Parts: sequence; structure tokens; C-alpha cells
Amino acid sequence: MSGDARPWDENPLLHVERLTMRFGGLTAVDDVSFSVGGADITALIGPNGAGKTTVFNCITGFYKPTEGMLTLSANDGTPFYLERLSDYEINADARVARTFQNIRLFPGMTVLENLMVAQHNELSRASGYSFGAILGLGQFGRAQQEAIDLAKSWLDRIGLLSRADEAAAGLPYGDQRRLEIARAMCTRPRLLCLDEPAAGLNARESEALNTLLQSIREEDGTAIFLIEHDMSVVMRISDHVIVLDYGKKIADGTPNEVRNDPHVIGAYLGVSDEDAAAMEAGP
Ligand SMILES: Nc1ncnc2c1ncn2[C@@H]1O[C@H](COP(=O)(O)OP(=O)(O)OP(=O)(O)O)[C@@H](O)[C@H]1O
Repeated sequence: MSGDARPWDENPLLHVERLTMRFGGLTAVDDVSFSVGGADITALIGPNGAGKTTVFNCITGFYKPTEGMLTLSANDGTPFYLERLSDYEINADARVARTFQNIRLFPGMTVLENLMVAQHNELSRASGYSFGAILGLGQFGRAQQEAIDLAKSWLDRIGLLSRADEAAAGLPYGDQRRLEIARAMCTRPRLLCLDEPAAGLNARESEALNTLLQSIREEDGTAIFLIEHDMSVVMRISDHVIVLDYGKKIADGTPNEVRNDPHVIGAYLGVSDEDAAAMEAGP
């Protein structure tokens, strides 16, 4: 079910204002504004080369925007200005986690170790970088146990607890995708950014992904922002869809609103807005 029944964006977590990104003479993202609701699954879609990954890279700190403001509100209302932060600070302080188009697990590590590595920052903080930490004492010992418990609870949730000690590389592709999402969730993000999470999944794996993403929104209260080409995933699970074409935002609304928008139909079919509107209107 899409979220058309309830309004999206009731409680915006992220405001993207007038975002522009230029690479030399090419304007990859052109004056784009939108918001991401704190309790929503928000999808960013558009034809190849529309600028989706570039928007993603600006939000997650991999690119510094040429212009624009990216404001994420902390729990107490304090704003994080993401365009001023490094990718490390965006992850560790603003609590924005991401996955990539290509799976980036540590293939030689076990399934459990991949989730433990994700919690390295928390563990380092808890250790106080002290000698006691090496011996597993005090605060660090507790933090380490909590990290193991969190990792195991995520493995249970994605059905991989029994494979915790196997090498991540040996998992089927769909399981690796969900493990990558679990790894991002082990950093306890407020915003989870997923770059084409359904790419390469079969119908059954895609269904398992939908279930996982909906449970993250509902049970963990983590907002999800995803780029996705698979329209069946986008239309089924998104509350809010933003459409880019040639770097510009051409539509922004519920899945149903976007699906029926002549500009969107035109962009996907490669026809002009006028022709798309005429096709919509019928003979
Ligand atoms: N680092 C870069 N340097 C130069 N040009 C870039 C860079 N990154 C992206 N571009 C260009 O910006 C435009 C938008 O690319 P982007 O990857 O953001 O599109 P996309 O919507 O994610 O496409 P796809 O769906 O194919 O992944 C393209 O013309 C691309 O070639």
C-alpha cells in the first residue's frame, strides 16, 4: 500500500532548498527544493542522468553543493546545516546513513562482523580510547555487549541470525542487500538514504525489501529517502515521490499524484509536456 491515505511531510526532517550542483559547464542539479518527512518513505525518481545520485551525494556529504541549503532538524529542533559538514559528521552527528548502488559490504568478514564494524564509532567513543577498553572493562565492555545485541537483533529481523558466522560474500544477493541496510541501521540513523535498494532483486527479494523498509519506518521511526528505478517498489511503499528530469524538479506529491502527472509521463516516455498532456486527455 502506498501512503496516499495520509498526508506526507507532516513533520519534515530534512529541508532541501534551492540545491544546485554544477560540474564545470554541466548543471547536474538545478535549483531543486523539497522536504523529507520525518515519518515518511520519500522516493527520488527520474530518467537516467536526471541528477538523482548527485542530490544524494550532496545530502550525504560526498559532494559540496555549488549552491543551496540542506537543513536537517535534530530531535531537540537544533538544525544541522549538512552543506557545511563533512560526510563523517553527517553520519556520526546528524545521523544520516546511506547505502550505495553497488553493494559495499566487507566480503571477507562474517555477516555479524559487518554489523559490528558499523558500530565502530560508538565503540570508540565508549572506550574513551583507554587501556581498560583493550581489556574489555567497564563502560567499553557494556558498550561492546550492546553492540553485539543490536547486531544480533538486526540479523534476527532480516532472517540471517543462523548465518551470523558465515562470510558476507557467500550470501545470496538479496540477503546482501538487506544486510547492507541492517548495517546502516546499526548506526541508529534518523535518516536512511538508499541508492537503488531494489536493483537486481527478484520478485521475492523485492517483496522482502518492501517489508523491511516499511518496518523501519513504522517500528524504528527512521525516515527513509531512496532513489529507485523499480516503479513497483516506489509506488507500493512511498508516501512521497519527487521527480527530477534534466536536473530540475518536475513533480512532487503522493505516488498517485505523480503517476498521473503529464510532465512525469512525458519525461519517462521521452515526449514533450504538450504531447504527454494530449495523451492524458485522450482522443
Ligand atoms: N562527478 C561528476 N563529474 C561530472 N559530471 C557528473 C558527476 N556526477 C554526475 N555527473 C553528471 O551529472 C548528471 C547527473 O548524473 P546523476 O548520476 O546524478 O544522475 P542519475 O539521475 O543518478 O542517473 P542514473 O539513474 O543513471 O544513476 C549526468 O549528466 C552525469 O554525467
